[in-house]
Amino acid sequence: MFVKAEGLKHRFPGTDTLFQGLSFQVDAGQTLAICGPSGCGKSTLLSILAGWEKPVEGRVERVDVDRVGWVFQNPYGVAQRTSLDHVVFPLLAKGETREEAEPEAMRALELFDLAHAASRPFRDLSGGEAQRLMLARAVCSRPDMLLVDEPTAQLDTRTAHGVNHVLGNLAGQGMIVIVATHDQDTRQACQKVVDLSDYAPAGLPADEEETEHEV
Ligand SMILES: Nc1ncnc2c1ncn2[C@@H]1O[C@H](COP(=O)(O)OP(=O)(O)OP(=O)(O)O)[C@@H](O)[C@H]1O
Repeated sequence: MFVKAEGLKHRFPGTDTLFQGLSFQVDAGQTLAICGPSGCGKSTLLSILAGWEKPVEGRVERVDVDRVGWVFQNPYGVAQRTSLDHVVFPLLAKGETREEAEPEAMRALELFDLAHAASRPFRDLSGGEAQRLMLARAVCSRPDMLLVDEPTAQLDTRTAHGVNHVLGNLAGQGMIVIVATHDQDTRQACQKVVDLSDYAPAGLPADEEETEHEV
């Protein structure tokens, strides 16, 4: 299983080219951080990788990637439903009974340090808790490829550190994890890094070279 980008170039009608000549591959069990300044096209690249947006040039090949999970920048949920309800739902949708689903859902909540909020309604969660709930729910939907947009934007440093650690380890479960981020710690937690500044047509100076981190 892998996702491969070949010669991607994109711009929206009436905007400058965001990136060009972008090629990379992410295999099962790998994490990729997509970095670069605000507005450089990180979220757009996630949409292209998911197949929602068509690049103006180049192609994306997804091999054996059947289920794509998304965690958006803004958490969304059902106000009166509990955290546990939100995480159990994708398991029920797969045909599990509530009894079968709850232990796995609780493990996902624990993974993101949310066990204490399992019975709390979504409307009472803090912004950071709601963001982590979205990650826990995405994990329970067992995607082949998980796309995450700015997972630590609403978190304090300590909580962000914990989430980065979990994100870094998620790929160990065999999925492809791709994270758009400004956070240096998130970047460090990923095995591969694509810095979109390196692919901007104006040749914006990249502050760091593309690197690969061993886990
Ligand atoms: N559907 C669209 N039509 C026109 N322009 C768009 C569209 N979607 C995004 N853009 C523009 O493309 C650029 C890249 O947006 P994108 O959200 O991908 O950047 P980003 O790197 O994720 O930014 P941030 O870090 O601030 O979230 C922005 O200038 C944005 O306004």
